[in-house]
Amino acid sequence: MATTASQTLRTPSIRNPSLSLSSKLPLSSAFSVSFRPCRGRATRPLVVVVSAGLDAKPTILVAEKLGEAGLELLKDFANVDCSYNLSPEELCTKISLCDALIVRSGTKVNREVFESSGGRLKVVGRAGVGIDNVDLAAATEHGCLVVNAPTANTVAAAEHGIALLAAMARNVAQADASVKAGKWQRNKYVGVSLVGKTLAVMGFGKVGSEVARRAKGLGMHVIAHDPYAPADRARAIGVELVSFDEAIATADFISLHMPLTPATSKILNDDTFAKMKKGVRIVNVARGGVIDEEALVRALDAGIVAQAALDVFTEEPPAKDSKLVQHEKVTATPHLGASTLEAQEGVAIEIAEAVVGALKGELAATAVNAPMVPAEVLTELKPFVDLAERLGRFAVQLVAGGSGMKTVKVTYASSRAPDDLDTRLLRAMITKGLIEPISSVFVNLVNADFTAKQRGLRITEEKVILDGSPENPLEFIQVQIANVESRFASAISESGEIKVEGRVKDGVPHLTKVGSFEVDVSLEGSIILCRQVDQPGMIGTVGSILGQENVNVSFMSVGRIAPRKQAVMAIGVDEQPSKETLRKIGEIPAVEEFVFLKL
Ligand SMILES: NC(=O)c1ccc[n+]([C@@H]2O[C@H](COP(=O)([O-])OP(=O)(O)OC[C@H]3O[C@@H](n4cnc5c(N)ncnc54)[C@H](O)[C@@H]3O)[C@@H](O)[C@H]2O)c1
Ligand SMILES: O=C(O)[C@H](O)COP(=O)(O)O
Repeated sequence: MATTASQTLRTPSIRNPSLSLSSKLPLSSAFSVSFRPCRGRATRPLVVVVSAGLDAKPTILVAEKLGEAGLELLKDFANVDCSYNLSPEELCTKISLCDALIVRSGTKVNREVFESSGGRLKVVGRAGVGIDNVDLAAATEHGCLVVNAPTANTVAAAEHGIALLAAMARNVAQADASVKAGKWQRNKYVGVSLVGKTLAVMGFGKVGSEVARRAKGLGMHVIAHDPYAPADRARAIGVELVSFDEAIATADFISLHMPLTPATSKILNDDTFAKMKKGVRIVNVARGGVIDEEALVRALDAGIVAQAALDVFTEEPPAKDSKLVQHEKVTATPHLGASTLEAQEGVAIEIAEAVVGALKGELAATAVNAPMVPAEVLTELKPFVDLAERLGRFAVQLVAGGSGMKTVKVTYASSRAPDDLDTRLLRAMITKGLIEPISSVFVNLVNADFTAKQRGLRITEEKVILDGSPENPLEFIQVQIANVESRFASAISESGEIKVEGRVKDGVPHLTKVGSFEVDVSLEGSIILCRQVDQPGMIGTVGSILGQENVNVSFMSVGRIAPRKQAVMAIGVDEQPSKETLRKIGEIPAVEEFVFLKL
């Protein structure tokens, strides 16, 4: 008895937090099955791989200063071009010669950069956490993988947050400037104490939680606001998670640690400053854009905010005459949060490994815009990855011109529980197979879902659970295209969709069903599908026509409804038959329809 579990295509979760940092996802093995030569068009890898000649190395552009250890790793594998302080125009010019680009927060990797790359740019490595300077949508649309280095600078950023907190409370920067100017103003620079004060940590992620831990050590009462953080993680270090309003209304100090997103942009503004305790002090080592900087100047002038310590600014570097930077109650640093020797060495190694891995065809655990598929899952799914693409490629060629293709249903039949079958890679491959033969777009794991959505193609997935041993991850994959006409009417199933089904046999993908007809033909090279009235001599007749033209038959199978009724013959051929040969097959009296398809 089969049971089913359905799901509709959703954007895959971008990161798998369960993967350890050092996890590598070797996709290179998947390539060998996925990209056997297909006739008629060039093939591209599912993920990124450098398609260079034997001695041609990929080129990596390092556009901002990177630690030496990371550069060494890069140089072992690629030609490394370290060109710092490029203008946007210079970057766009250079990028067409580069396979990968590594940046920190100072380089805008916008849509123009991806467009200028002419398809060569395969990986963008962000040597740090924040990816707000990279246009992720444009990267995904161009099939470019974005990786970051999310952990190596966490402690450095937290330490800088604590440094700013203490320096602000004790007027260290202002007093230092005053002493250096020859003054001795002990009364002017009386500070405030931290112990016993309430600190609201806004964003309880990697940096926020490290700041909280350190602030507890300073004797502060720490609360946190983070809509997505688990309360038990906060409780474990003695921090209470509270609402946004409660956090800002009760805090003596507010420390910002959330990413810059549309939801957090200018989250501190005139309205929210008005709800704060008078005399609150604010630290920002996250991103300048989370504060409305003009509103902060007003709040400082009005005495609502007593002081601010800022490492980050909406525009970096800020204008020389910026009222905020020049404000006497503001302590400013030039985005130094990640800038310790230790953090920069760590970040450089982390990003170099991720970029080199991606260029080799692996997916690093820090991919930002691609689904993560663990290595063991990839190894197991390897033969099915090829089947998936070929079934998609086969199915789409059965669609009659002008029918459009809006809805595709994919069924995976397996003896495994639905949760034990990760189908994201298979779905990407089916999408690749469905789209590439009918468009100029190259589809890979990064852009498959985006490309399907952009073309208005809705792909739903269903898992059919079979009785049997769960050793084999999949029994068969079925692809159904709804609401279309077919070039081969027999491919339409009883329920009205184009239906094809395939299995892996001895490691080779096989077509096992077309419409309602059982067939068995290896899914490679070219295939002739032929519907005829089942009668003696048909196989011989078709075979001899092909033989006369020196077309070699690799496989042949016949599926029929009943003896002497209709049958579908599937013939695998090594060479492309001439039009004349195909015409002769079509003229065999018992042949009702036929189609020639190239994989
Ligand atoms: N100044 C620097 O040099 C420096 C260094 C490292 C990190 N950063 C920045 O610090 C920030 C945090 O980095 P991280 O590594 O801790 O990232 P993270 O992803 O580990 O943590 C961010 C946290 O913010 C939370 N969050 C998201 N939306 C929120 C909202 N609306 N309100 C409250 N919390 C919200 C998330 O749930 C997450 O827990 C990022 O903006 C990063 O770019 C700056
Ligand atoms: O997001 C980050 O990692 C920090 O803001 C550090 O940025 P940087 O690499 O430009 O110092």
